[in-house]
Amino acid sequence: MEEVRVLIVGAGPSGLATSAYLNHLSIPNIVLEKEDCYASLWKKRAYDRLCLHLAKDFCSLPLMSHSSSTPTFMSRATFLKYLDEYVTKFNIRPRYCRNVERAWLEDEEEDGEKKWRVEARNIETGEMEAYKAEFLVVASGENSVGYVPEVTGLDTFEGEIVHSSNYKSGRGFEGKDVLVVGCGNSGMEIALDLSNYGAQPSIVIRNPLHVLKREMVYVGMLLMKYLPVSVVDAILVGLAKLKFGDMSAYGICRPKLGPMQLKFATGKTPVIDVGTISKIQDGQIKVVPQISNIDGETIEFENGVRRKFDAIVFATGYKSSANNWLKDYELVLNEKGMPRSGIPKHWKGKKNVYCVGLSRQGLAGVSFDAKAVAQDISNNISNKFK
Ligand SMILES: Cc1cc2nc3c(=O)[nH]c(=O)nc-3n(C[C@H](O)[C@H](O)[C@H](O)COP(=O)(O)OP(=O)(O)OC[C@H]3O[C@@H](n4cnc5c(N)ncnc54)[C@H](O)[C@@H]3O)c2cc1C
Ligand SMILES: NC(=O)C1=CN([C@@H]2O[C@H](COP(=O)(O)OP(=O)(O)OC[C@H]3O[C@@H](n4cnc5c(N)ncnc54)[C@H](OP(=O)(O)O)[C@@H]3O)[C@@H](O)[C@H]2O)C=CC1
Ligand SMILES: O=C(O)C(=O)Cc1c[nH]c2ccccc12
Repeated sequence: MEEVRVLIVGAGPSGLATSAYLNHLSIPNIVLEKEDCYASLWKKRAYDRLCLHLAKDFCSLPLMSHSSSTPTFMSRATFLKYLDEYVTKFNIRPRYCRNVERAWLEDEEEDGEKKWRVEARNIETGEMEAYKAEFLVVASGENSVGYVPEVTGLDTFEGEIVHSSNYKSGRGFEGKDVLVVGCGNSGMEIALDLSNYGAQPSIVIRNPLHVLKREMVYVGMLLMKYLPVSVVDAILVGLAKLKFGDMSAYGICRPKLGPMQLKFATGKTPVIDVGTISKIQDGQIKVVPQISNIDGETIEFENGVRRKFDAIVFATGYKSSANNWLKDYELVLNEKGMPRSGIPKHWKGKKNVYCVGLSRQGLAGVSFDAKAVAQDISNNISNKFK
C-alpha cells in the first residue's frame, strides 16, 4: 500500500494540468495512466489530419502559454510538442500501464478521517497495486470510450464497422461507399477525409446543427469578453448565413439557440467546417436521414430509401467511463459519469473527490478545472493547520 496526498486518474491534458499545478504548489501527487504514454487520446485515438479548432489562446494548460512562434491554429503534432515541454517543465511523471479498476472511500481512519483507496492493475506485471490518498482527482476523460448506438440489424452488416476513435484516414476506403453516422466535428471531418481519398461518403444528419468557420469562433470567443453571449451568437449566425447560405436543401438546419449559448448549456460543439460543406453542396458528400434498419449490406433510412454500403464509420461520440471504477461516484458524478453539479462548480465533489475535464468545454475547460481543483486542495490542506 502506497500513501500519497493526491491521486490523479488519467494522464490526458486534465491529469497533466492538475499534476503540474499541484507540483507548482509543492503538493505531492501520483498520476496513474492505463496506456503506455500520456495524452493517449491525442497520440493513439485521433485521425491523422486532426488540427485544433480553437486558436492557441484557448488551448493552453495552466502556467504555460504557447510560444509566440506557434501558429494561431495548431496541428496535433504542435500540440503534442507543447505537452512534451509541459511535462518536462513541471516534472510530471505519470505511472504508465496502470489501469485503475476500483476506487472507494475507506471506512473511518483512527484519526476520524476517511481516505480514498485506489486499486490499479499493473498491465505489465498483471499485479494489483494499492494506493491510499487524501484527495482523489477523476481525470479519465469525457471521451473515454467510443459510443455506438443500437441499430436494428447492425449485427447482419457485412462490411467494415469502425468507430471514429479508431479511424486514421481514408486509405483503404478508395472507391467504397461509406456511411458516416454522426455529424459532430469528427463525423464531418471524416466524411471530408474519405472523399479526399476517393471514397463515396454519405453522412447521417438527424438534428439541427450550427456550422461555423474556425475564424468565426475565434472572433466570437474574443467578443465574449466584451459583449453578451446572445449578441455574439447573433453575429456568429449572421456570419454563418453569409458564408454558407441556407443549407436546408441539404438537410442542414440551424438550431434555435445560438452556437455559444448551446455550447455552454449542453456542451454540444458547433461544427467547425474544414471543407465538408462545399463537398456537400457540390454533391461529393451526400446527406442522409437517420438509419431505420440494416439488412446485410443494405441500409434503409427513415425516408424509406435503401442503399448498399461497404463500410460504416460511427462518429457518434463518446462516454465517460469513470463510473466503472469509481464506486462512490455519486459524490461527484451522475449516472453517466459526468459532473453532478452545473458549471462553474462542477469540478468539486464531496469528501475530497474532484473531477477535471468533464464539463465539455474543451482544453479551456480543462485548464480552468485543473487550476480550481489544485487551489481548492491547497486551501483544504492549509485550513487543517490553522
Ligand atoms: C478527436 C478529438 C479532437 C479533439 N480536439 C479538441 C480541440 O481541438 N480542442 C479542444 O479544446 N478539445 C478537443 N477535444 C476534446 C478533448 O477531449 C480534450 O481537449 C482533452 O483531450 C481532454 O483531456 P482529458 O485529459 O480530460 O481526457 P483524455 O485526453 O481523454 O485523457 C484521459 C486519460 O485517462 C486515461 N484513463 C481513462 N480511464 C482510466 C483508468 N481507469 N485508469 C487509468 N487511466 C485511465 C486515458 O487512457 C487517457 O489517457 C477533442 C476530442 C476528440 C475526441
Ligand atoms: N479538431 C477538433 O478540434 C475536433 C474536436 N472534436 C471534439 O471532440 C468532441 C467529440 O466529437 P465527436 O466525436 O464529433 O462527437 P459528438 O458527441 O460531438 O457528436 C456525435 C454526433 O453523433 C450523432 N449521433 C449520436 N447518436 C446518434 C444516433 N443514434 N444516430 C445518428 N446520429 C447520432 C450526434 O447527433 P445529435 O446531435 O443528433 O445527437 C452528433 O452529431 C467534441 O467536443 C468535438 O468538438 C472532434 C473532432 C475534431
Ligand atoms: O473542440 C471542442 O469540442 C471544444 O469543446 C472546444 C470548445 C470550447 N468552447 C467552444 C466554443 C465553440 C467551439 C468549440 C469550443
